[in-house]
Amino acid sequence: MEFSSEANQRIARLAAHLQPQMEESSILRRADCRAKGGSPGFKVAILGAAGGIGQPLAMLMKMNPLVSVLHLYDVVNSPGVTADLSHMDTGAVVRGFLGQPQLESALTGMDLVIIPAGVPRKPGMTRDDLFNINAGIVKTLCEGVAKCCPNAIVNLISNPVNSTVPIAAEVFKKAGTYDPKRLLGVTTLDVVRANTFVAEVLGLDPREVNVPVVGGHSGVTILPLLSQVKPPSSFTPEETEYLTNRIQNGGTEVVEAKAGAGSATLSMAYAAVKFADACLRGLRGDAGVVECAFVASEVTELPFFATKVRLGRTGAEEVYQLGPLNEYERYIFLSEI
Ligand SMILES: NC(=O)C1=CN([C@@H]2O[C@H](COP(=O)(O)OP(=O)(O)OC[C@H]3O[C@@H](n4cnc5c(N)ncnc54)[C@H](O)[C@@H]3O)[C@@H](O)[C@H]2O)C=CC1
Ligand SMILES: O=C([O-])CC(=O)C(=O)O
Repeated sequence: MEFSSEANQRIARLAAHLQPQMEESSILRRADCRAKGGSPGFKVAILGAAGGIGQPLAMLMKMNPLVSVLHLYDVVNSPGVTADLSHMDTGAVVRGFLGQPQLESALTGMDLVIIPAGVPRKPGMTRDDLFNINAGIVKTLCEGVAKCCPNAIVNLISNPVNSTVPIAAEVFKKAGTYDPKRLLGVTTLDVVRANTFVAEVLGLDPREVNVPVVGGHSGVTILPLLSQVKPPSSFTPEETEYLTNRIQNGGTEVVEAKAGAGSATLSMAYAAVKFADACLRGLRGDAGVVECAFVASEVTELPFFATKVRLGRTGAEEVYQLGPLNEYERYIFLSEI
């Protein structure tokens, strides 16, 4: 059946009128359900939500039962991504925000802010080549966080993570809202890669393997601690060399395979969700939530360093020491990091 254009306009007006009311009442209904079930729903914003990482990340967060409200912010295409995801019959309510004037609305009231906004590498570039553009983007977005949700946990993905995290810290210090426990650089992809490559060498299921990866998120600063792999395993010098190089260069492997079409997006979205879910479980008060992250640290002389951290109600509540390193790891740690 065809509607007249007048009828179409009437339907559009009715929808515009009803949708916000339906949305608000559905949020309240879901919040009520969660309160009855004793499970809190968290409000999560993704900044850069229409990008290569942002879109699959938004989809996976829409599927996360700990999320009650999902705000998707970008400078392009966020309305389309939002409309698309809003049809998924999962619990989280999705709202879209487009461009700088809507940044504050996107951030107000958020518990967790995930930031994959920024440009990715092309073949031949290092992550540091992204600094000039991404530093400015991260600065603006973190100013918004400081103003609108100063108590939110921030998961920073934009590269170079080794530099964007210190920049975010300076923005928060300037605004008087800095809490080192709440600012976390996301290095989970290094751990995800390490688990996968180590499992291949050991002939195990990657889900059974856990490799701590410490240091930073760039080339030789990425240090997988193969001596601390779980389950306990030993490696020949050749295997150690192969695994360390492959884990350190995992990002470049994807950049080269994509041949100019960007860097890791799908595995990164998976890793970001793994990390965000751990942050939400920590916020909920679950015990023993431990992940590697790039945080303010006193473990070495460097002001920021990736190690295992325990995630709790206030963010990274405990930063773990490196633990015993073998000779190879000590050499890389002393010469490269
Ligand atoms: N921490 C990690 O392990 C990893 C980090 N990355 C980094 O993540 C970043 C994003 O990568 P992709 O999603 O592949 O890039 P992309 O170019 O596909 O998406 C980036 C998105 O950010 C948006 N954006 C740009 N300026 C913005 C602003 N001021 N406010 C809000 N949104 C803005 C763009 O419109 C775009 O939708 C890159 O810097 C990349 O190097 C990528 C993989 C792993
Ligand atoms: O290599 C890149 O540019 C993206 C990234 O950080 C990664 O995949 O680890």
